[in-house]
Amino acid sequence: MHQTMPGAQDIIDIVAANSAQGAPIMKCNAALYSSQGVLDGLLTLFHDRLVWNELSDRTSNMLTISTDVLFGATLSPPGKYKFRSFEAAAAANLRVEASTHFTVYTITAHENGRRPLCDTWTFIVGSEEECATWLSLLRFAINPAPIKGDTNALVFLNPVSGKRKSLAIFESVVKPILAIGATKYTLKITESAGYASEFMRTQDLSPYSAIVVVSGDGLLHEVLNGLLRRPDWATYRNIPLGIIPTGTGNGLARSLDVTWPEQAAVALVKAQSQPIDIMSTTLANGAVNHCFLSVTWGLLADVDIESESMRWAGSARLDLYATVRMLNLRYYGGRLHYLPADADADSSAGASASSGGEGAAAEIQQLSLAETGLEAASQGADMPPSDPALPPADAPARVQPAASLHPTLTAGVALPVAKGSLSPRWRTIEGPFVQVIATNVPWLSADFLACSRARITDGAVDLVYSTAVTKWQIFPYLAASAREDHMNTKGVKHVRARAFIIEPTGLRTTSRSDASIQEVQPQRAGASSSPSPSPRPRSLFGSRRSKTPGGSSGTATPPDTPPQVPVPVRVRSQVYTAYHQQTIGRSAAAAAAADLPNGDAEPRPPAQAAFSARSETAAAAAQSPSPAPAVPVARASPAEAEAGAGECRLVGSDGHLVLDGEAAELGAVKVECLPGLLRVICPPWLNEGRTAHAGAAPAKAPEPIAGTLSRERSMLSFGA
Ligand SMILES: Nc1ncnc2c1ncn2[C@@H]1O[C@H](COP(=O)(O)OP(=O)(O)OP(=O)(O)O)[C@@H](O)[C@H]1O
Repeated sequence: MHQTMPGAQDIIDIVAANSAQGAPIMKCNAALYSSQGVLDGLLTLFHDRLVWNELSDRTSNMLTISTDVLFGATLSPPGKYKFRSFEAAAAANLRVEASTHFTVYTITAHENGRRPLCDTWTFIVGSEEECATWLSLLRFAINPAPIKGDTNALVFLNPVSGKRKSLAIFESVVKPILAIGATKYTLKITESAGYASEFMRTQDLSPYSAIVVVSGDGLLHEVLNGLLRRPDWATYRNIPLGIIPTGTGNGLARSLDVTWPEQAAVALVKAQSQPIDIMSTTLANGAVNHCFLSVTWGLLADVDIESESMRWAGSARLDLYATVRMLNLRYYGGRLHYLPADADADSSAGASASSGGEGAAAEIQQLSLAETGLEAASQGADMPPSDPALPPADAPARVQPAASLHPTLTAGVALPVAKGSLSPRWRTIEGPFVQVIATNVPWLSADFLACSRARITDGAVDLVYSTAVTKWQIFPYLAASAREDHMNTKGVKHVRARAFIIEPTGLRTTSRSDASIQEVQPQRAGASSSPSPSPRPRSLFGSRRSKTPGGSSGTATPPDTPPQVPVPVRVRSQVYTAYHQQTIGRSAAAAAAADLPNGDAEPRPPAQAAFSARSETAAAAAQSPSPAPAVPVARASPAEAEAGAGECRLVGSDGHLVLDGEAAELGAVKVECLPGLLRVICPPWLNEGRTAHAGAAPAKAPEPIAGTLSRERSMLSFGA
């Protein structure tokens, strides 16, 4: 006999009828299968937990399962079932059609970073109808969305992320969890770089309730930029974006406390989300890009850029090269202008911060979070999508909509910044700098804590910078990069900003005194990218930097060499592009472009070609008789290619944007935080502060078992 599952409305009614604070939603006699046999007991479902109490004169065993860690409830065949893997659990229990037995699935707490496991608990109730009601209620407790309506997650999988195990991890871990959690999805395996970006930009997204990547941060960067390039992006801004980490860095996953793919898959089943701030970056040539992790300049940026050729060393490449760079510390001439997010920002910025110019040629508004609509965005996915062109109906007339993709705080600021053009609210820090890290997340990668105070939804970017410190001062900072409070390291300063501008002056030197500020001429947005003459820096590791535009490798510039013409960025980007061709960009486009006559010119990344079979736009472009312009694009970011920023100084394809340390006039970049622009899927056990940071135990620790039951999975302990 097949039991009838209660309808959606029945379930909603039951929950609503018992919605009083603390009242049980359902309660009935239920026996628990255990290693000691079948134990009679009472099972109670509350809003936040499932509790089973043994009915016995001899003992008072109790099992408490937080709904945070509950991710599945299925019928189970009669008998004692315990499963050690997600795969085995899914295979055994999902076949049963009718039973008075049901099994609930929990993910174990992640103690000391250990890999989480699947726990299962099987109960027996009196009738099949009762069993069906329990299942519906439990599934509602896990995620009400599938009960209320249809859901379908779009899953992009990058087969070449990290150690190239994305597909294997998906099959063995993610797929079983999604099956147990009854989460529907559509899987798309990316064919090349740019595939996901092109799909997001051109295809109908209305069938999807979430967009998830099984990859590193790079594929999410593609998804985000593809989405934000749609004319109707605002319609989809509340679709939650998720990441199942299989990449190398995995900075967002670490920041969201889903370090393991199992945790991220459970988060997808539960489908809870929160807003995420997005950084909008604008180069002097007008190219706009968006990122969710960081913008870096100086030490860290150069480590990221220059260690690309050491990919063979795996994630150790950054540590190795950072050590090399720190021992030969460089100083970067330039200015950092920022619009403080906090009223008391000056105190933490130190004495080096000075007020901006007197004039107010650009009208800069320092908007409170409430004014910019962040609070509204935080209300959740129910917020109606806003039209980017229109301010919110109830907003004061002069306030720009928070959802606008167009910078609202820096729109009138031309790059490079003319003296006195910033409003007095801005602060300016004069270089030379050792590094500037602007981060939206605490963790830039799984083991690099850039700023423990950063939050993804605070409407601000955390600027962590060091001016002219010595290598011995900066060393402890990076050495302590995975610990809490390392920000107290001498020489490291921190401010929170709503917007900022980095203006390199073209000097990068190993001598602090040489990295003085060079005045540069203001340049119109969209102007030619040809760099004008400026002094060349001295560089200990300057072979790449000292190449000529002709492409041959040169030698390090001697210290006393007179100023030379600066090196076009196309030469500088060769390392990334070479890496991309060899390791990542295996597309036909890259192969075809290998014959380009100019040895300097690098192929356009395979962004368009990647999706050509599916995209009318790309198909039309392919029929065009004129070959794709041979512009160099560092690391082949599809977004950059689309923006026509071939000579961009801002490079990166993995959520981190890296400013070339040697950039001259065109290197200036303005960055604005767009508060809560999009949403990300996050696990229910995420910190109260809504971002994971070092040393902090989750506020609601995922604790499936409590009371006198043993913590050991599948074992019950009696007595004392
Ligand atoms: N099928 C594919 N073939 C080649 N490259 C791809 C493919 N799919 C995606 N890519 C590109 O691979 C790049 C790197 O991918 P991803 O970020 O997933 O891995 P990762 O670099 O190892 O991890 P992380 O970004 O966390 O360090 C992305 O920029 C993406 O554009």
